Amino acid sequence: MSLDWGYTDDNGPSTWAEKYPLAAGARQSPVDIDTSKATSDNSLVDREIDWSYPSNCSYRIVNTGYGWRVDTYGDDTALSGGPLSEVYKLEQFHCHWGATNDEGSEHTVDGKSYAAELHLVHWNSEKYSSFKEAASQPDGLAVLGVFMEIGNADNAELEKIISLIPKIIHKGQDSQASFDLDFGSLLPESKHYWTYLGSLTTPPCNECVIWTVFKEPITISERQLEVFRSLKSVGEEDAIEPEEGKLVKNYRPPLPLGNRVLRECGP
Ligand SMILES: COc1ccc([C@H]2OC(=S)NC2=O)c(OC)c1
Ligand SMILES: [Zn+2]
Repeated sequence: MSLDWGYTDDNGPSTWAEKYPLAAGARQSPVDIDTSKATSDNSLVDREIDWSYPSNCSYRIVNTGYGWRVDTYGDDTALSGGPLSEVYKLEQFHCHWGATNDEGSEHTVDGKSYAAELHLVHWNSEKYSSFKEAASQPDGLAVLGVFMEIGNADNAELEKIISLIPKIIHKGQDSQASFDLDFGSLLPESKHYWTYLGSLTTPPCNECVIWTVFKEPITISERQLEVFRSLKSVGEEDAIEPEEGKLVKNYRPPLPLGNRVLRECGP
């Protein structure tokens, strides 16, 4: 069964606009963060970006066929300040990675890729009544992008997610994910970030995201990243060879920033 879209030569990012016209828009993500183009803005300093996530807000991990996704109860979560005019609630978080460690992030910084990129996806629950409605609005979603670089040690908080991957190897599988997660360990110590208006990075590529991309990466071990790459993009019932259908990469390369403003907050 051929996928509508994916990350192979036949259905990868360069083909998406054929079936998903928004993918050819002027407000697409990711982008290369050209630090020479970033402007400072005191309003970002005046309203420090702030978040609150109860450690028990995760409840399920799913193999979407494009990666893993942890679904969260948003009620007691909050993301505010910085580029945001309202309070946004956490809907889910997931990750993008590459086949080798020198690629995998979706955003790049002055052309540099990281090994992976974590996305924490929030929706504007002050203005809209559902995630679905928010995803059709220009200020509907707020995504925090966190770069991941290879470190010698395992990331203990990520290990709580990684330990569940063997239960969701095939597309469509899910598992309870009621772990206690210290989100502080999944976010960098520094609040230095870039922000710009962009889109979802997979089809239908709605242009509904206020992006915040942190400058400081967190670390993940090579072993942990290999576990991500063991996920399969096909269901258990799809009879394929053991090495076939592995999700070795699931990142979209950068799109032009065009005439969008790229703002920076931090030292
Ligand atoms: C329904 O929730 C989502 C969340 C994220 C995405 C993609 O956009 C970004 S950001 N990362 C992605 O994988 C999405 O695409 C349809 C839908
Ligand atoms: Zn993403």
